[in-house]
Amino acid sequence: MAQEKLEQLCSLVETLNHHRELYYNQNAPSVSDEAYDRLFDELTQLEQETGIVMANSPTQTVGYPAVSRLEKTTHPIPLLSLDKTKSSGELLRFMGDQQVMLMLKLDGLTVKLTYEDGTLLEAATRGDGEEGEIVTHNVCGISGIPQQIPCRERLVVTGEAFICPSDFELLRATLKDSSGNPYKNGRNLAAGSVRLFSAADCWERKVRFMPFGVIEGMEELSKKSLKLKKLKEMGFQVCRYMVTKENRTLTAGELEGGIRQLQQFAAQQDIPIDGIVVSYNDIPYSRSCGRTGHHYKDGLAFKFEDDLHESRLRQIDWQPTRSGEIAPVAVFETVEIDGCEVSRASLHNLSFIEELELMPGNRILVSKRNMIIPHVEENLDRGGFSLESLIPPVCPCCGFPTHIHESQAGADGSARKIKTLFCDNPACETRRLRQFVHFVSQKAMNIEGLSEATLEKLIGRGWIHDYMDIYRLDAHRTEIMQMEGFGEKSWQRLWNAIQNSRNTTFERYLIAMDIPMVGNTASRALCQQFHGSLDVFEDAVHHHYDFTQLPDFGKTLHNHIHEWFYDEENLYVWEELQKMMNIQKPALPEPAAEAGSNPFVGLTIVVTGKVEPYTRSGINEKIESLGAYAGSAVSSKTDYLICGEKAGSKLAKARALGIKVLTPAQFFHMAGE
Ligand SMILES: NC(=O)c1ccc[n+]([C@@H]2O[C@H](COP(=O)([O-])OP(=O)(O)OC[C@H]3O[C@@H](n4cnc5c(N)ncnc54)[C@H](O)[C@@H]3O)[C@@H](O)[C@H]2O)c1
Ligand SMILES: [Zn+2]
Repeated sequence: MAQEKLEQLCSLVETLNHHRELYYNQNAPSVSDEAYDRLFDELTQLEQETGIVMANSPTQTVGYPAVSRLEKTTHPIPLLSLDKTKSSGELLRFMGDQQVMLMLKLDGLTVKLTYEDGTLLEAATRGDGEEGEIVTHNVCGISGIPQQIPCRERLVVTGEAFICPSDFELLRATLKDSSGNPYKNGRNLAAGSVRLFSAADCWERKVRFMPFGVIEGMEELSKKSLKLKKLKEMGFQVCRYMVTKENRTLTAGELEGGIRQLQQFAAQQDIPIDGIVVSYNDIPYSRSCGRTGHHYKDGLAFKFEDDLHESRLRQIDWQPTRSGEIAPVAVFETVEIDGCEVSRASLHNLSFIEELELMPGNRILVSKRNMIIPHVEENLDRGGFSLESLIPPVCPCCGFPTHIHESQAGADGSARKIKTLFCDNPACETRRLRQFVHFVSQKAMNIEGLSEATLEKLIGRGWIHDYMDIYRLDAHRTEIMQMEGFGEKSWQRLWNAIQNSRNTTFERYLIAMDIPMVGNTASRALCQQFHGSLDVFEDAVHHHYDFTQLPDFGKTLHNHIHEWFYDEENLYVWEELQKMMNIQKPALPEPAAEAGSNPFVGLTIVVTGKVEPYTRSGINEKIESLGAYAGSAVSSKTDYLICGEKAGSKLAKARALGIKVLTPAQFFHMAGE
């Protein structure tokens, strides 16, 4: 047992040091901070348990020795890291009855500034805490660093260089890290930028500096907050802080309120933070607390609780889908997230598995994205990965050999290849069943009561071979009524639902046909373009219509449509089934009504973020009522981007393409409201 623990300890030190090298020296981390922090906590615990601490343990040292060719400088007063907690109880215990400062924990890179005789002498990074890199040449490329200050004594200021989240969104569209990938976060970009050789390049990255401490100078002041106040008077934009009242301990509620206020401030001011720092305000008391090799004991960082839950991957299930793609699903030890028991999550495709190096037995971190869909975020046990050993050589449903397909991801502008596993057998049963499930689904033919289980039985008995057979099911009426769980009434209900589905629309019919990538949005656009006539649409296809001229239609979608109609079997179903349908003419909106008086007629408008008080489909309807087209992705054909609250990556793309960006207020104003 002891031997096992020792091995585990050594392997953790090695893993963490590998991550540190990538993070600090190459600014290209391979795991998330959450995963890193978990491993770090694990190591700390093992060290306590065994009483063994390696000399190169990340719990004993700070950062990583700098390796770039910038000149080095030593820090006579070491620049250390911070001790961290996620428990507010521990924070309260730490504070005790001391007066404390609550500060933003800025998410960037430490920079130390040395002033003598009122002039900036040197700017340096933290490095390994004892020795950092000189980046004085870059200070004119960083905003918030005064060159001259009204202060004659030697003054050493510590602070953080960072990039605002909104600037990062714009920058990430164009910049690449040392391994040619887009930067994962603003912290890494800030670190890379501060260590550049040219201030002009640094300036383009929009780096800002905010001090959070004075480590030399102003000796007459005995409170940290007073020193910061003085920095403000010298022209620094000081990191936001709050000071508690003297001789009064905070309640849990007050502490929580303070943290929330600081969080809100950071969000409003577009400042990146990854926690709150609490530190004793009294300097003599702080000094009396001492230090470890890793941090000073007068401060504690409160890191926001992440919603990641640890589990262990049991196996990967492979599920054929209606497109023939075999979708990987993670099956892991049950964890409870927000009161729900979760044990399965989609793994999307082979590339996703490859990126996480997932193997059965690995410990994983699971989250619920948007509080709903379980998602595997991270693998804590990387190493020894082999994709070949995971992939089933034959389809688990029909036994047909599987194939790996590669396609361009592209949606985010990257040229990344995505690998997926396929069963190419068109008669694969699961695949066919899923096609029927899609066909009867709500957004397609909308046949209520025809569940997957029922479909499976009906197909199994040989009564359904193609879509048309659904509309001929009355030929088996008596047999169906005798089926288990069926009776006269349920048959009648089912048959009525089937009959009702004959009254359908252009969009539903098109979605039911399951042309790859043709869903709600594309079918609506096609309906508009071809005036709700399936014949006119089909005719266009036969005359080699170029679908890329429609907004949001790319080359891939264009090809999918043509390839689908090229298949004779598809064409047969397309025509035969239509004979059984009554396709309603769409009630086309009268664009002239509102249209004439607004500048958006005929243009393509895309929305990002939330536009109060509308839902996403609500604002899209609003756009269409103006005679404009509501696009879903930003492309060169987009005319306007409406940028609501919490805008996403579309904003960066729009900026990069030079597309006009409107605030919701501007949009409503132009629309004449
Ligand atoms: N993903 C990875 O591979 C990987 C690897 C190594 C480290 N990390 C991340 O980095 C963290 C460790 O990095 P670290 O040692 O730089 O610690 P840290 O960044 O978590 O905290 C210490 C730093 O906080 C900064 N800071 C910001 N605001 C401050 C304030 N108001 N007062 C004092 N300090 C303030 C200082 O620069 C200080 O050096 C880990 O917790 C982990 O999340 C990730
Ligand atoms: Zn199959």
